[in-house]
Amino acid sequence: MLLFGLGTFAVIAMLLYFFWCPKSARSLPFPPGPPRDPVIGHLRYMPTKNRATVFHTWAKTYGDVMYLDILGKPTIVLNTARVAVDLLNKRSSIYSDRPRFTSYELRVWLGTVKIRPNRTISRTGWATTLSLMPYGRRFNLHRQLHQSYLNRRKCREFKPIQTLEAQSLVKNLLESEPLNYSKMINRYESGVIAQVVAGHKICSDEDPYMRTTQALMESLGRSGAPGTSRIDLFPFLKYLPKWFPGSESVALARDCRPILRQLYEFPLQAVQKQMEKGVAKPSFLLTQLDQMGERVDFEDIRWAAAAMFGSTQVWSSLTVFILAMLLHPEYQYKAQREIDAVIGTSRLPAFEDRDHLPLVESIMQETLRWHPPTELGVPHRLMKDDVYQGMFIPKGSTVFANIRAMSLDRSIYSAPESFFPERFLPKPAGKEEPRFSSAYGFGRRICTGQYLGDQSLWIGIASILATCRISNVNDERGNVIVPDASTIMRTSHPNDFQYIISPRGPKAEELITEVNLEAEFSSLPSANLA
Ligand code: HEM
Repeated sequence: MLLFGLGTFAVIAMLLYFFWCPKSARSLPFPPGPPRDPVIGHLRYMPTKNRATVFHTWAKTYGDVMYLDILGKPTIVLNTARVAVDLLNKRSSIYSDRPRFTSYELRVWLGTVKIRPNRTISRTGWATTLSLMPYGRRFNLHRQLHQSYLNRRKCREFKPIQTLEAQSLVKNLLESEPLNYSKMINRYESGVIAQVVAGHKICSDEDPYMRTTQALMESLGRSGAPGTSRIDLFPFLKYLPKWFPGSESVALARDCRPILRQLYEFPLQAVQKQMEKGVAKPSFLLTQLDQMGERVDFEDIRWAAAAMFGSTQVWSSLTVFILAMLLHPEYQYKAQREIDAVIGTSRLPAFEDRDHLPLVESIMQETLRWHPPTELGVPHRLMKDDVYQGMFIPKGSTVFANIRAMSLDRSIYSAPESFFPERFLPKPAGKEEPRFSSAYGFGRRICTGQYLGDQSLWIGIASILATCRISNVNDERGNVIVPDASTIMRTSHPNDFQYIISPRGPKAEELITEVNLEAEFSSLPSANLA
C-alpha cells in the first residue's frame, strides 16, 4: 500500500514537472534586450566589431543578463561576474556545452571517410578539440588529460623552462628590430607551449611549431572569431560557389585546414621519433604516450595536444603590458625600483621573488583587467531550459560571458577605464580591489592553461622590467609619438603600435649577454625512457 502510494505520488510529481513547470517557465519573459525586427531578430544590430564594448554599452540600458535573437537563435550575454558565476559556475551542469559554429567545422576538417563502397562522408573535427568540444564523455576525458598536466602543482615544474624562455625573450627583444618585437613575444608564448607539450625548443621563426602557430593565428585573424562570421549566421553559404557574395568567409575558414592538420599530426610524430631514439624530453605528449591505455587513444592525445597550441593570450597580454608602460611610464620606473630593491642588479628575476614584488604582481593583474585578452570568452551553450531571476532562458541558447564588461564593472573597480595597478594593493597604499579572475572564464569550461598562462605572464613581465627600457618613438621632427589606446585596443589582440626596447643599463645588458641559454636549456632534465 505504502509502495503504491509512493508510486502514485512520484507519477503525479513527474506529470506536474513535465506539464506545469516547463510551461510556466516558458510563460516567463526572456531577459531584456534591445528592440528587434520580426523574423531576423537582432541580426541588423549585431556589431561586427568591438562586440564586447557594444554589449557593455547596451547592458547599461538592458541589464546584467541580456537577450538577443539572431535569426531565431537565442543568445544570452552575461555582463557581470556575479551573474556569470550564478549561471556558468553554480549551474555548470547545464551551461557547459559549446555551440556548433559552421566556421569551426569548416576549419577543422579531417578529410573524407568511405563508409560504404559507393558512399563517403566528410569528417569534421569540430568535436575533437577541447575548446570547441561538446559537453560529454569525450570532453571529460580531454579535460582530465589537460588538467593532469596543467594543474597548479604540475605547472610548478615548468618554472625553470619558463624562466629560460623569458630570458630568451628579453635577449631576442634587445637584439631585434622594432618591427619584429611582436613576433618575438609570440615566439615566447609558443616556445613555452612547445616545451611543455612536446619538449621542443623553438630557436627560430623557421621552426615548424613557430611557422604553424603563426599561420594559424593569421588565418584565425582573417576569418574572425567563431560566431561572428557570415557562415555562422548563414550556414547554407558553405554549399554555394566561391564567387557567391558572402562566401569569402567559407574560403577563409577552409584556409585553416592544412595548418590545423599539421598541428594535429606533427607534434605526436616528432615525439614518437624521439622516443625511438631515446632522446625525448619530458613533455605532455611523452607522458601520455607512456601511459596510454585503453581509455585514451592516439586520436585523443593528438587533439588534446593540438588544443594547447592555439593559445595567444599571453602574447596579447604582454603586448597590452608594453602599451600600458608607454602610456604610464611612472609604473615602469616604480616597478624597476621595486625589482632593484628586492633582487638587486646582479641577477635576473626568478619565481621565488614573486611574493616580494607586490607592484610587479599588481601590474600583471591590472594588465589582465585593463584589457582582458579574451573579451567575450568562448561561448557556452545551455543544455536545458532554465529560469533565472524570473527570466526564461531557453535550451540551446548561446551564452557569452562578456569579460570586457566585467572588467569595467564600476561596482567592483574604481575608475575602471584607468590603468591603476595599486587598486589591488592593501589599504592605505591601495584599494584592496579583488583580482580579475574572470579573465580565465567560468565553470567547467574555465581555461585549462590558466596556471601556465599566469606563470608565463609573470616571469615575462618581471624579466622585461628588470632588463629593458620601454620607450616611445619620435617622429621626424623629434616629437614623441604616444600610442592611442582607443584605436590600438579595438580587438582582444592589440593592433600594431610603435615602441623601442633598449637595455635598462650596462648591468642589465651584461646579465643578458652573459647568460648562456643554450647550455642552460640543455641542462634541463631529459626523460629516462629506459
Ligand atoms: C593569460 C592567459 C590566458 C587567458 C587569459 C585565457 C583565457 C581563456 C578563456 C576566457 C577561456 C574560455 C573559458 C570559458 O569558456 O569559460 C579559455 C579557454 C581555454 N584555454 Fe585559455 N587563456 C590563457 C592561456 C591559455 C594557455 C597558455 C592555454 C594552453 C596551454 C590555454 C588553453 C585553453 C583551453 C584548452 C581552453 C578551452 C577549455 C574548454 O573548453 O574546456 N589557455 N582560456
